[in-house]
Amino acid sequence: MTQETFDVVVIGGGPVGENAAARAVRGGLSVALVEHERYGGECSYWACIPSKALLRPGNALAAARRVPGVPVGDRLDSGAVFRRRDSFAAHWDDDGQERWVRETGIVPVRGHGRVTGEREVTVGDRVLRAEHAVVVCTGSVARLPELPGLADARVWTSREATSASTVPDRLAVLGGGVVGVEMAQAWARLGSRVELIIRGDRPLPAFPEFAGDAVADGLRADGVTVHRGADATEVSRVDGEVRVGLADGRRVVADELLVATGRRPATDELGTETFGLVPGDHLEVDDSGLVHAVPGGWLYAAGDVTGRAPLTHQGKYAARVVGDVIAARAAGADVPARPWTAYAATADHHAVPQVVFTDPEVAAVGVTGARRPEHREVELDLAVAGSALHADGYTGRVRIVVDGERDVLVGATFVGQDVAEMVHAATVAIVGEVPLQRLWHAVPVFPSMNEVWLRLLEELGL
Ligand SMILES: Cc1cc2nc3c(=O)[nH]c(=O)nc-3n(C[C@H](O)[C@H](O)[C@H](O)COP(=O)(O)OP(=O)(O)OC[C@H]3O[C@@H](n4cnc5c(N)ncnc54)[C@H](O)[C@@H]3O)c2cc1C
Ligand SMILES: NC(=O)c1ccc[n+]([C@@H]2O[C@H](COP(=O)([O-])OP(=O)(O)OC[C@H]3O[C@@H](n4cnc5c(N)ncnc54)[C@H](O)[C@@H]3O)[C@@H](O)[C@H]2O)c1
Repeated sequence: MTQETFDVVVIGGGPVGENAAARAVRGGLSVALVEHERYGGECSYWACIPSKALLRPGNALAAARRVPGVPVGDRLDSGAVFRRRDSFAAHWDDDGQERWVRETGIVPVRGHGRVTGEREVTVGDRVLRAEHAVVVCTGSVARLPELPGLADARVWTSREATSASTVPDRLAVLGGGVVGVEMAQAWARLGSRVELIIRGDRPLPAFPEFAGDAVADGLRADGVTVHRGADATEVSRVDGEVRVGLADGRRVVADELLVATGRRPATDELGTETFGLVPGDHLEVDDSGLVHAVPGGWLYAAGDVTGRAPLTHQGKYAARVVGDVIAARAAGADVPARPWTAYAATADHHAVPQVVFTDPEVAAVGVTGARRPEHREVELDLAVAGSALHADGYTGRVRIVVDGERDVLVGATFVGQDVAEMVHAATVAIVGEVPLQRLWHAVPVFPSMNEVWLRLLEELGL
């Protein structure tokens, strides 16, 4: 066993761990970053980046078809799509990421990290002592339901769905969350016959109903069959085919089955049970990223492993907070997690933006509907000069939620082609608590889709 000492040891070199480490280095600390697979994490190789690279060509083709005069072919070139995706996933080679880690002044440590004592992480035969803090950024892994036959059916998880280079003739997708709808559409547009199996009436149950309905319509327009109210009861693979039995007797048969039923935190091989934490549970943190269940104020966590807002941008935000907090506390400063300071991930409670990159897109931030008596919803079709020019037959819808007592925006949901870029304005308005009377003076450009803001404020009586 060798012993090494750092100010901070970060376990997990995904986007969140990388940012926590970089921020602590910026604060003058020495940092080791432990990674057992690839620097860059899930996001770079099997999640955000490759999934968006698979979706973008289909969205571009559909957009071009909606504007007469643009010469377009009738189908995607799947080989070219895969090559571009492979390049965005750096051909699943993390040399470039490791180079960035070194150049940032972080010490990369390859191997599986386990917390083996207070301020101590063991990686193989190396014991890493952390003078100030250990930060857990181990992310999450796919959660598979306990269905008879599933374990032996060689199913796809999001990893295969984002990295495969052969288009299956028939693809079944179980689960209508974000992964389910994005991958159903990406593969349908690449040429698969896709059947989406969802439990409820519509996909995307975490979003307003009009969003789930619009995305379901978009999927159907691409030839996807949506099995609603469908409860999968068993799975089997026979003669190369995968079969999914549903509770009502229906059966879905495909060449591949993507199981997209959510994720669980990567805490089961972490050693934190020594401190009374339950392997497999999220690491609960306060707004500064501190894990209070472990005494001594040395264990922090950020990103998917905390269960707060399982999105890359929000995890990186939490990572910046954790890095700054640790650096400040190491310098002897007293930094309570006061809201809206650099030492608190306050936005997690008010303004988490998310985009579902389907066609139509869904872009949302803050509350998705009225939750309190003082909340007021306004909902309109996204039908302005900008949207009409953007695409023939443009259909979209927007809902905003305002707090009528404070007269500020608290939530917005946009649905329609290319609405992703519209959500940041809403995020700024919510975080800045911009009074609606002042928002009135933020004049949207004509002719752009943002003109819908004017219509929404007019609905509110401005
Ligand atoms: C298909 C898909 C698409 C997505 N698309 C988007 C999107 O478009 N936008 C978005 O914001 N979010 C998206 N997400 C979510 C996003 O991928 C996660 O929120 C993000 O990856 C979380 O980052 P993280 O660093 O917390 O975890 P991860 O990216 O999971 O990284 C954790 C790292 O820790 C390492 N690790 C784990 N345990 C140990 C250990 N004990 N020792 C050493 N290393 C360890 C892992 O190997 C990994 O590299 C998507 C998710 C999926 C599944
Ligand atoms: N564009 C993006 O920002 C993006 C894209 C993909 C994933 N992500 C993130 O990654 C995480 C994981 O995504 P996900 O789609 O796997 O999870 P999710 O939690 O969003 O959706 C899982 C869905 O599966 C359903 N489900 C669960 N068990 C089921 C079962 N036995 N049968 C049928 N349906 C079942 C759930 O009701 C839910 O609708 C999410 O938190 C998401 O925010 C983000």
